[in-house]
Amino acid sequence: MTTTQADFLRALQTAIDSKTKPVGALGRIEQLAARIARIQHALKPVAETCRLTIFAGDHGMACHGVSAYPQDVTRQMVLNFLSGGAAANVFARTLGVDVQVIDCGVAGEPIRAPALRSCRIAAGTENAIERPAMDAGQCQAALANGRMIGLEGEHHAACFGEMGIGNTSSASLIAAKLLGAPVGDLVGRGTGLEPDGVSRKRALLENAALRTPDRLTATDALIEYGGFEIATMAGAMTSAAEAGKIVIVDGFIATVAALCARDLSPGCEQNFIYAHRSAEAGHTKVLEALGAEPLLDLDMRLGEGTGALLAWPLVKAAAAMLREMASFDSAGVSGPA
Ligand SMILES: Cc1cc2ncn([C@H]3O[C@H](COP(=O)(O)O)[C@@H](O)[C@H]3O)c2cc1C
Ligand SMILES: O=C(O)c1cccnc1
Repeated sequence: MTTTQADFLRALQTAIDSKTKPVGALGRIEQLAARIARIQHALKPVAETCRLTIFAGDHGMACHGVSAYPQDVTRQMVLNFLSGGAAANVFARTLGVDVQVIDCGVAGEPIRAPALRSCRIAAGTENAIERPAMDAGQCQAALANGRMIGLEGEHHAACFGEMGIGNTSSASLIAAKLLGAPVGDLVGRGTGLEPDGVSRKRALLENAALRTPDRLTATDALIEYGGFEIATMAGAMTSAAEAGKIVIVDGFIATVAALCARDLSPGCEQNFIYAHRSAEAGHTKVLEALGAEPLLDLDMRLGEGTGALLAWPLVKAAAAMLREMASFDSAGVSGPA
């Protein structure tokens, strides 16, 4: 740590402790405020604006029944996002957060809708149970699309969400290969498979994992197991972080994208704030590997950026605390006896 950095961290702790509250009384909000201050390298950080970007893409392996819902739901949900009816839209509206939706590779013909942005790589990935989900060029194109998207906008915070039937399977395989862990430990119910469905999913994914070495780089894991929406999100996370934005990481799938982003651009994870602990079984393992303790635990397992959105008010309030709260000196309040 450089002296300037050490000085900054000391000044930051002093600023937090001199606010008109017992030392430490705002608990984890104090740590959150400190994290935001470090991201912005400012003792009076600003987190007033936020945007949600939803990345959508389909997965060839959905044909194996790895999800409780049919593949068509990806496309149908994209239309639902565009007409403002999904949970993510409702939360975003409630919180004054703008939403943009990106087609990274939804199956079928391209959806023609003015509000939908196209960063389509193909009409869904290949069947990753049997063969690579995409080729190296497609992976690089998706990452580059993401990096471009992550740089856009002047908002202080970025929430990233996803939609893609089958993408908990994709995320489990990617996480397994980045962590060198058995994929069976990272398999969960996704959209709500019953126990026999989870067993089938586990067997399929264990089989798919055998195709490749135990450990892969993020790029190779994305090539092998997909999806276009996860690769695009990972690219966006790296560049948004490098541009100084606060990146609010959603649930299981977004956390796996964050794991890829960390591998692709080491250091970018300094800007990540983990929103919530998803009920999806593998999430806790991936969070542990990242040393992350998320802000919320609401038993949610939806994705779309819904958890990230619910954490946004905490991020906003934590920054405002540091920026606006009076100190013992300025308010004439007596400090500890
Ligand atoms: C109606 C509906 C809305 C959703 N919004 C997000 N997901 C979530 O569920 C999917 C992942 O689960 P799995 O791997 O089991 O398919 C993703 O699309 C994810 O965003 C949804 C799923 C459904 C059915
Ligand atoms: O936590 C998530 O991101 C998640 C969990 C289940 C289904 N879709 C998304």
